[in-house]
Amino acid sequence: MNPVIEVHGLGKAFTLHQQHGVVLNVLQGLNFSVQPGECLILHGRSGAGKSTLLRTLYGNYLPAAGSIRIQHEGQMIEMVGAEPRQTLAVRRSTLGYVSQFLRVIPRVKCLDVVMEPALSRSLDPAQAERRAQDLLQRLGIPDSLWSLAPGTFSGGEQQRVNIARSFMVHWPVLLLDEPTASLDDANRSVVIELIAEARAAGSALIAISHDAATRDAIADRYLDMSPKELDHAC
Ligand SMILES: Nc1ncnc2c1ncn2[C@@H]1O[C@H](COP(=O)(O)OP(=O)(O)OP(=O)(O)O)[C@@H](O)[C@H]1O
Repeated sequence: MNPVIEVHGLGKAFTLHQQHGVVLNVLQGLNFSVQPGECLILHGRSGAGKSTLLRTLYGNYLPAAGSIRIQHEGQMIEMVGAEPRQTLAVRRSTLGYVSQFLRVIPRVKCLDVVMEPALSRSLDPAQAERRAQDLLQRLGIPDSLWSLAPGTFSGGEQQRVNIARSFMVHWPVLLLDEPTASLDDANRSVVIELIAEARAAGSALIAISHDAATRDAIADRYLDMSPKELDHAC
């Protein structure tokens, strides 16, 4: 099977202009690839660059060196230096990102927030609504909240609404940044189930999780990001 994401020689440095121009070389010479249905866990101590790598893969940071190729609509696309329009197209249908935090949009009700990724792909609204309701139910969001805007929800409720939204549609490549952080056991199990369903549907996953039980449940391979072994997956 061909990989859906291939990373070669990836490097990222931060220059701290307001702190005497100190340069932090956070990522250096990273190489890895991930196949459909596979889950790669980013592993390394705090500060090793795990979040920086996810943000670089998503296109939030421009790398200093290297290549990130993603299979989008049947073609491998180079993401480093891609036009913003291209990056947005890849993000719309190929590359998903699950963070712990919901970007709250004022006055948009919870059910619409969750359905939006499906509607933006022009999927059937009735099916999208059923899927959104099912996800919210599984993640323990009471139906009394579905027609309210999530701005006033608790932190944990917002996190679960965000997870429901993230798993609303199929993503060929899905980046997960601590998806189960601060969830209780029941909700953590639901997220692990959703991750397993995404893998069974062929998503390639790249994840950070500080929770050993979650890592054990979802990992196929680990990318060791400790400084001495920056350049290979094990
Ligand atoms: N926007 C930024 N500007 C400057 N330095 C940054 C920036 N983002 C991250 N860094 C630095 O890069 C290094 C890696 O940070 P990163 O958040 O990627 O680590 P991490 O492995 O995800 O850590 P943790 O497990 O603690 O979340 C840290 O030393 C951090 O200070």
